[in-house]
Amino acid sequence: MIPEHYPILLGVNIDHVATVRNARGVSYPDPVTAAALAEQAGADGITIHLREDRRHIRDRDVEMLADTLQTRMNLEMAVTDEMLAIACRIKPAYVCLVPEKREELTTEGGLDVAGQRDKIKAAVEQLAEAGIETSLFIDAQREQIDAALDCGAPIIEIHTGHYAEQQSEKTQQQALATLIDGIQYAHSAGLQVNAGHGLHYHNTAPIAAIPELVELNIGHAIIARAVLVGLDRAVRDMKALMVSARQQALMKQG
Ligand SMILES: CC(=O)[C@@H](O)[C@H](O)COP(=O)(O)O
Ligand SMILES: NCC(=O)COP(=O)(O)O
Repeated sequence: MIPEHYPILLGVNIDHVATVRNARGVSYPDPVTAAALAEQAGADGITIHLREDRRHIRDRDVEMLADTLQTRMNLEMAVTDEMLAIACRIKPAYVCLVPEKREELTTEGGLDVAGQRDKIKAAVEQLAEAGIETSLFIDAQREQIDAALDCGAPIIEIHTGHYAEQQSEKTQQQALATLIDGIQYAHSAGLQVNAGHGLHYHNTAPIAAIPELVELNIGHAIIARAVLVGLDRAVRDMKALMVSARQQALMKQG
């Protein structure tokens, strides 16, 4: 449920707390503790990506977070039978279906929904039967947005990685224009539109200013800053930045 009158929501992705833990094979830092701290600092939801190779978040984390989260879980996962079974048992508020490659450093692109409509539609239906709202992590392409609508997904998350990778002002503006086109197209078709990937403290404001966006999911940059200033401050800084960008955009709109 989206809180009314709230300008924009922040889902904090805590995957990389688990990355640090797993690097030493110990039990700390615990992503479950990180989730509680992020919630206290104003996170509107907690995002976790249970990768098939379990390189960061593990099954135990998902189980414990399901018991302890005070906000809502957004479970990112590949479209596989194993993951669908886990989601239907855990029943997170949201599942975000994402593409996965074993060898990738991080998610490299959006899910090809147009190329596998039947499979995605069946997954969306199975999750809906379990009471879970499905989001599809896609690039801002009309073909993919149309396919998401065909599959009956109520939510999409637009992949902002390409925008985040741009090195010049000019190409970043071009990437931003592509995102805005896709976001407005999806919103006018009735989808809830979220966004995320690669967003950090210096590139998030123009994204947060897009009025059709409901939520941003941000992980790596927040956890990286938390190492230096603490998680509470890192979450509060990001949320303040997003809210301020959105409020300024709404004031300009009149
Ligand atoms: C799907 C997505 O954009 C995030 O979950 C991101 O993938 C974080 O996890 P990784 O760093 O493992 O890619
Ligand atoms: N879906 C995007 C996400 O959860 C966070 O991605 P990142 O900020 O870790 O790149």
